[in-house]
Amino acid sequence: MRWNPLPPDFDLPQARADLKRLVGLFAPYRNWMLWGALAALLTLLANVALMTASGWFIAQMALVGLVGAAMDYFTPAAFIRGMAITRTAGRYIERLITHEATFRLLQELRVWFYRRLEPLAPARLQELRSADLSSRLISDIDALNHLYLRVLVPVGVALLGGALILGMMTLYSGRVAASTLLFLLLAGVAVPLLTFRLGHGPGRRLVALRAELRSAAVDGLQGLGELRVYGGAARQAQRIDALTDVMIGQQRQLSRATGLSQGLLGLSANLAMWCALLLAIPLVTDASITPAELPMLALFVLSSFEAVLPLPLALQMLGETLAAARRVFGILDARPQVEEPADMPVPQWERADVEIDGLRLRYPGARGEAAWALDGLSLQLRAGERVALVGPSGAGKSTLVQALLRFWDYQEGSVRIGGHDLRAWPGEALRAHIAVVSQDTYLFNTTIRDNLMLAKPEATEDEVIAACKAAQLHDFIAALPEGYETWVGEAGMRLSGGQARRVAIARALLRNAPLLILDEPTEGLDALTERDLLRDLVQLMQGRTVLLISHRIAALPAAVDRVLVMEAGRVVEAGAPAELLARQGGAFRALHDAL
Ligand SMILES: Nc1ncnc2c1ncn2[C@@H]1O[C@H](COP(=O)(O)OP(=O)(O)OP(=O)(O)O)[C@@H](O)[C@H]1O
Repeated sequence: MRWNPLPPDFDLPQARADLKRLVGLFAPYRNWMLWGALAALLTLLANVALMTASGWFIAQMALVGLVGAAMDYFTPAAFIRGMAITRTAGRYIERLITHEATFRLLQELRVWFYRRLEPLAPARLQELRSADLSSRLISDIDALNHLYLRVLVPVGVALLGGALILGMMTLYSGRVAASTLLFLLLAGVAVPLLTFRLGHGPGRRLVALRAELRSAAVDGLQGLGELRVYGGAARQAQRIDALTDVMIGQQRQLSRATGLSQGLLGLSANLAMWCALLLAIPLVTDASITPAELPMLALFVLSSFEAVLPLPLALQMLGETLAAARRVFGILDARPQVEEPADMPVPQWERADVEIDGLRLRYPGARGEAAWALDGLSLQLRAGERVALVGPSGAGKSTLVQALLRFWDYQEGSVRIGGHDLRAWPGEALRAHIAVVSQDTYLFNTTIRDNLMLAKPEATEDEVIAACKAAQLHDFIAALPEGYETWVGEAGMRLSGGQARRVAIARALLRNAPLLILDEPTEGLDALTERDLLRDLVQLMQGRTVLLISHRIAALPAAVDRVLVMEAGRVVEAGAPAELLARQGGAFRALHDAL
C-alpha cells in the first residue's frame, strides 16, 4: 500500500480543480500580488543578510580585538544598518501592498458571490439556513482571501528565497548547503504535511461547529421572546454550552498540532545550525574560510529557516481555504431553478393579461418527487379585470404566484403573460411589469424613504408623497419627528402590521405596474385595519389587472369582478362573486359558509 501524506478524506482532484478556479478569481490582482510578494522576499533576504553580516561582524571585531589589529568597521556597520532599514521598510511596504490587495479582493469577492447568489433565490436557497448563508457570505469569503496572504505569498517567498539562500550558501560550502537543504525540506515539507494531516480533521469540524454555533445563537436571539415565554432559555443556553465544549476539544487538538509543528521547526533549525558548524569547522582548519566566517555561516543557516516558518500555517490555511471554496462553489454551481440564457431578448409588454392552460408544477420532495402543487391549472385574467383566487390552505395559490413571478419553473402546460410565453421573459424584465403586495412584506433596516424607493429608485419627492397619500400613509409619516427619514428598525419592527402593509401598497403604487398581485394583503390584521386597508387597496387596483389571493371571502364581492376557487392545484369553480354565492352546494358557497 502506498503511503499517502494527505489526510484520508482529502479529495485531491477536487482540491486541485477548486484551487485552479480560485487562483483564476485572483487574476485581475496579479500585479498587486506580485509586488506584495516581491516586498516580502526583499524583507526575508534583508533579514537573512542582517543576521549573517552581524554574525560575521561580531566575530571579526572580537578576533581583531584579540590580536589588537585594525579593521574598517564603517563599511560592515553601514551595511548592517542598511539591511535593518531595508527589513523594516520592506515589511511596511509588504503589509501596505498585501493588505490593500486583500481588501480590494475581498470587496470584489463579496460582490461577485452576491451577484451569483441572486438568481438562485428563492428556489435553490430554501434548503440553506439564513445563518449558514450569511456565514458563507462573510467567513467563507474571508477564508478565500487567505489564499493570497497566507498561502501564495509565503509559499512563493519560501521557494524563491530558499533557492537564493541555498545558492549563496553553496558559494561557501556545498556540503553545508546540502545539509541545510535537507533540514529545510524537513521543516518546509514534512512538518507542514504532518501538521496538515493532524489538523485537517479538527479544522474541518471546527468550521462546521462554528456555523452551527452561529445558527444556534441567531436562532436563540430571534426566538428570545418565545424562549422567555415558554421558559426554554436555559435549554438553549445548555445547547450553546455543549456546542462550545465540543469546539474547545477540537481547538485543543488543533493547538496540539500547531505546538508540535512549532517545536519541530525550532528543532530542525537548530539541528541544521549544529550540522553546519560541524561541517564548517574543517573548512576553518584547512583555511578555506576565515574564522569569522564560521559564526556567520551558522547564523546564515539559522536565519534561512525564516523562509519556511510560515509554511505549516500556509498548508493549514490552504486546507481551510479549499474547504471554504468548496462551500462557496457548491452554492454557486447549483443551477438556478429557472434558467435564463444570458443573451435572452426582452419581449415588448403588450397587454396586461394572463392565460394559463394545463399548468403543472411540483417541488422537489425530500424523497424523490413531491405531489403536484399545481395540477392542470387553467385560468384567464383579462386586461383590467380583478380576479380573486380562493381555496383551502395548500391548494397551490402561492405556488401560482411563484410561477408567475418566474421564481419557480413549471414542468407542464403553458402560460402567456403580457402577450408572450412566460418562458420567453427574462425574470427581471417580467417582474418590472408586476407589483406585489403580500402578507410578508419585508422592510429593510433603513429609512421609510429608502424602503419606498426600492420600488422606483429614481422616484421624485412628489411621487413618493403622492404614493404615500394614496396609501393613507403620508399623515402618519409626516407626524413622525424625522418624517420620511425615520428608520423602520430591523424587519420593520418599529411599524405596526397595518403600517407595514401600507408601505407595501405605496411601493406598489410607485412601481405603477399594469399587473398587480395581492397575496393575502390583509392577513394578520384586525378587522378595522383590514377594512380600511381594503378600501385603500381598491384605489391601487384602479386601471390594473389584479389577482387577489384572499381568505377573506366576505370582503370579496365588492372588490372583484370574478372569483376562481382552487382545490388541489386546479380551478374547480369560477364566476362572478354573487353568482357563486348563490350556487347551492358550490365550492365558493361552502368556503363562505364555513367561515
Ligand atoms: N417551497 C416549497 N417547497 C416544497 N413544497 C412546497 C413549497 N411551497 C409550497 N409547497 C407545497 O406545495 C403545495 C401548495 O402550497 P401553496 O403554498 O402554494 O398553497 P396555498 O394555497 O398558497 O396555501 P396557503 O393558503 O396556506 O398559503 C403544498 O402542499 C405545500 O406544502
